[in-house]
Amino acid sequence: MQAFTLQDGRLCAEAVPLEDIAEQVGTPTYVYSKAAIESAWRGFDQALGDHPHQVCYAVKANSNLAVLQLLARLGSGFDIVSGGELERVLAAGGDPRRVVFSGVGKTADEMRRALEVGIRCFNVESTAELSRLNRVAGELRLTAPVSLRVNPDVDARTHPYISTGLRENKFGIDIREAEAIYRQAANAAHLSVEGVDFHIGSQLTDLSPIADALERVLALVDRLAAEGITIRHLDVGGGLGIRYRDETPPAAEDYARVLLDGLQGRDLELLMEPGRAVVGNAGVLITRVQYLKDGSEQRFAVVDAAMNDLLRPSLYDGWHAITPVRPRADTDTLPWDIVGPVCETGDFLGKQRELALAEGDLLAVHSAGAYGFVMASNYNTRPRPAEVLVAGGCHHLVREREPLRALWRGEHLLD
Ligand SMILES: Cc1ncc(COP(=O)(O)O)c(C=O)c1O
Ligand SMILES: N[C@@H](CCCC[NH3+])C(=O)O
Repeated sequence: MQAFTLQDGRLCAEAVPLEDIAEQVGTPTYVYSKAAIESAWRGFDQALGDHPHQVCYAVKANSNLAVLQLLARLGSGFDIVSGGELERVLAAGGDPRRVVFSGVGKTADEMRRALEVGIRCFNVESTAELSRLNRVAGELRLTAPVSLRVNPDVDARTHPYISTGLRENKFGIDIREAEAIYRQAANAAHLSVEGVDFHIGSQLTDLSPIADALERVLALVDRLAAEGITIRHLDVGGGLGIRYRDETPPAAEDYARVLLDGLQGRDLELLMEPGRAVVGNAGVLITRVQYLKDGSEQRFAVVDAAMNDLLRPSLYDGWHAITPVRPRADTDTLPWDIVGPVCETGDFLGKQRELALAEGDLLAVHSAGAYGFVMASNYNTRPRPAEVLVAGGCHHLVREREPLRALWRGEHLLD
């Protein structure tokens, strides 16, 4: 699926040239393709065929309201990790009965709200959380649907900051303790055991750790069944990778095949929580070259986007393709470090990129649809960028650039 294409030397999101968007909305701006998001989501949904399933898009990857709205209209469920994400899903028209709530630190207030709106399931990550949820549900005279997020202790072989399924990670319940905690859940007055879930990490490019985790978790499901504790759904989390540079992540069909084969006929509804794989390659960040610093040692292209707008290169050494929106032939191709205006040496979007550049050129930073805007901050008192959704040959401003005065809203001077 190719969301952004070069036509007559112009990089277009579907039929809309990025230059027009930059002209009208300014830079830096995130641009997403509706068609690309929908096709990626449908890829997961269709890969699971007629096996009972629900794709619960992981809101953390990109929580723009218009993005959530178009997924809700496709019938997507949502994986949330905070009360804020829940409110976004509701504001975008998402169905609370298709929401699963993950995360290690759910507060009593967040639990209350999720119970009141009737979410599908709480993915519980500790015994302390289980007790709190039982108490909060009891106070509301409700029953909380639960799944235990088990930590299967498999190495997802991804960046250590985004690996979550090893015993030393803070996530989930040690699989060796899970049976005892399921017994506790099954006996709790205000909990109803519905499922089991795991999520071993993000940007996975190999299916074998997922197959290993699946096998361990299904063995747990069988042991629980023998004790009379019935698990109705299996939530396999998210984590499927995308191509940033030269990775070859598995296709949704191959992923689904591993899951369906792994079930070996067990009667379990499948839930999945893909984030990056739905939106990652459906977005670019457009930015303009402000200055060229052509030194003897190093060449820097200072652009108007920075680490506060796209943190992945600085935080994980994440590699994103950077291409000129209108390639030029009138200057030499040279190795440039593409850096932002933020006062940090780690503020870069790419290093040693072979590009022919001039001041004022528009660049596209690719694969920026996931963990892009959502990780943006106001560091250096910079407004967060605008967001645009391209749909049906038109572009829609779906989030305005933050006005400067909003940057000190809620702050108070002393008398
Ligand atoms: C519990 C859970 N589900 C789903 C996701 C989505 O992951 P990804 O964007 O890698 O698909 C994450 C983030 O890694 C997560 O922590
Ligand atoms: N923010 C990370 C992914 C985190 C996944 C969340 N559990 C990234 O950009 O790659």
